[in-house]
Amino acid sequence: MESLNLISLRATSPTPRAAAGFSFQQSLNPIPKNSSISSLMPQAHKKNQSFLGQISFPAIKSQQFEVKDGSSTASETSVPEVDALKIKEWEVGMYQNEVAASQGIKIRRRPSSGPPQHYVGPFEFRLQNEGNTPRNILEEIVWNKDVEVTQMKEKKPYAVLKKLLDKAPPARDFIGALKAANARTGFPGLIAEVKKASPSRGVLRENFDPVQIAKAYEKGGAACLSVLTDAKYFQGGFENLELIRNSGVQCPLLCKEFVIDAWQIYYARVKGADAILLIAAVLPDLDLKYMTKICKLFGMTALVEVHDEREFDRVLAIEGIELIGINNRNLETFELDIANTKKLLEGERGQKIIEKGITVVGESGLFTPADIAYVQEAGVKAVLVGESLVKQDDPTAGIAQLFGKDISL
Ligand SMILES: O=P(O)(O)OC[C@@H](O)[C@@H](O)c1c[nH]c2ccccc12
Repeated sequence: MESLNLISLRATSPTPRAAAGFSFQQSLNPIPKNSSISSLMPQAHKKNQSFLGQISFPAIKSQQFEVKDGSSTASETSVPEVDALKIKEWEVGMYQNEVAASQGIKIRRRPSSGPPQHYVGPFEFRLQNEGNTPRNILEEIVWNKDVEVTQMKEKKPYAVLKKLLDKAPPARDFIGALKAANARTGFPGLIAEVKKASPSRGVLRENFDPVQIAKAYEKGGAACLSVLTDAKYFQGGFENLELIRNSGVQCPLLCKEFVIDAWQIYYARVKGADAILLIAAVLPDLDLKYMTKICKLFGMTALVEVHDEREFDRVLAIEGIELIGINNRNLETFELDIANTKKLLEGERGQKIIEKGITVVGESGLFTPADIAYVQEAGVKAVLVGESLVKQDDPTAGIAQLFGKDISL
């Protein structure tokens, strides 16, 4: 199929960075793999490092110029071609950040190269600075994801995934299931979330059996399920997605990830996802357009998440987006306010949603029948609920409590 080939080819080079044919990991990496930023920092610079954890950012590793006795000497990797690549890579990185910033995106895709190592006597210091310190939790997650995806891609390149794609069972109709549930119950279609923990709420459920929870949700009348696949911050995993998909659960599955690279969509599909989350606070328009096209090609649904008016307007201007989530939680500050759904759907934007036939999902912070009624009144046809359900000993009963009614078949 010709169109598939075209997209597949582009998918191997979704960004100018990748198109240049190199990666940070491959081209610049002389610091030992397990080093972390904090271990390279002197005590005095360790304040404000709570986000940093044990991560080791490749972009920071790229700083390998040694400055001794005031004269600059290149380290072993600084052969001319590598230097040229470093400069190119830096330029491309800056360009990407500029494009994103022009669209109001504050999240930087990866750390920019801050000042290099410093040598004071026999000691080597890495200074923490604006360029290598995440400004908030979402940015930290994205930087980690960039490193994680680079490593995963090496293990399972596109060529391997493409073969597995052919064997994957076809994707299920995510929006169709939400609409059918809405028509059947008169309530917004429920996407029930299989989530063990989150950075804002900590561990939500100790004895966490993803398949048992998924089955309980389905029994309680959930239209679709959302499965957290991020391991580091949400204690989730792709194995949960796969286990649920193979357990006989019929509900379509949303892969709840921090997507920064088209490769993750291929991987999610291989693991059984029917839909995937794309976060407008992270992805510039071009990525959103390109990634929603890949989803369509795979028969998957993209749930495009927004949090404020600017993101909403960007997404409304992109053709072909059918499912938009309004997150009541600000992922940069954790602030939660269910009035956000109402605020964003008021006036012209709500009108546009109706004209375009877009389905809107109210996301986060929904705990009571009054909350459900409130967002339904605001115009959503679906809701995404995690904490209030996953915390219940019996998630099936939790759904009936949330809606104030048994919504199972
Ligand atoms: O647990 P809650 O408050 O019901 O929220 C569920 C879901 O909306 C939330 O997990 C979520 C919405 N968007 C996200 C993006 C990434 C991670 C998590 C999320």
